[in-house]
Amino acid sequence: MYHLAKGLYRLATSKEEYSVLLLGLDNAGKTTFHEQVKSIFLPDGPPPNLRTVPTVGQNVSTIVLPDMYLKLWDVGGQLSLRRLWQSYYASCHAIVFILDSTDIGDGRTKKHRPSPSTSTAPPSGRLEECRLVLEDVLQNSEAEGVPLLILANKQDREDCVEVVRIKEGLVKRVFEGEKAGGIRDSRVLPVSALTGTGVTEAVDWVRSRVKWNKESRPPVMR
Ligand SMILES: Nc1nc2c(ncn2[C@@H]2O[C@H](COP(=O)(O)OP(=O)(O)OP(=O)(O)O)[C@@H](O)[C@H]2O)c(=O)[nH]1
Ligand SMILES: [Mg+2]
Repeated sequence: MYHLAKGLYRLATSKEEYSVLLLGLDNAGKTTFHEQVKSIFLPDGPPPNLRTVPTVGQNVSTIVLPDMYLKLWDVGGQLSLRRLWQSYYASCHAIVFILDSTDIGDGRTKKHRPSPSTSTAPPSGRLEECRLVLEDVLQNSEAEGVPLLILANKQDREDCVEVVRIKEGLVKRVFEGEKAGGIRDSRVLPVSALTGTGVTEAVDWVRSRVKWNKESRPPVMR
């Protein structure tokens, strides 16, 4: 009887927990985004630490939403650390890929840019690196079908590339290519992790998509 009552109590009080993996090149703004999410959704916590340092290892936190816990995994984006990402794929329920919209040239990949003689476009910044890294994530079989949110970060800066350009020049190309890795829910949103603009919308999107995908990737009960 005790065990039954205990079981019922746990069932009534437990919540689904989903893991969200924050990925992107170094300096993209993952830790800043993580800090803003915590400050918005954990209001009793300390103020956000927006003076970040490059992440070596991981920062983890769990935010409480009305219908779930969202566990955020913020990992380092430096080249030497990216090989560690794959160890998180099997247990994540969504991937948030953050890119620096001020470090991708005009937002178009080489193939889609006019030839240098006719173009006044700036060099492509880290766009090609971003494309290769994103393709690599999507190609990994352990990340198959995981909802993907791409955040065009640093939209507060005047030199940022607009989200529509990023969609056309980078995201569409990745998804149309052979390396897209099958069907998945995806979206591109503009954000400023520094000011917090767009951060709530990003969390809302993740919240709804992990629920839709819960039969493929069931949550952990906590
Ligand atoms: N203007 C502006 N700067 C930002 C924004 N987001 C992050 N930054 C700055 O970009 C730099 C890198 O931010 P981080 O959040 O540490 O980047 P990261 O992706 O965690 O980097 P790694 O841990 O090395 O992978 C910091 O100087 C941030 O203040 C943004 O939305 N706007
Ligand atoms: Mg970081």
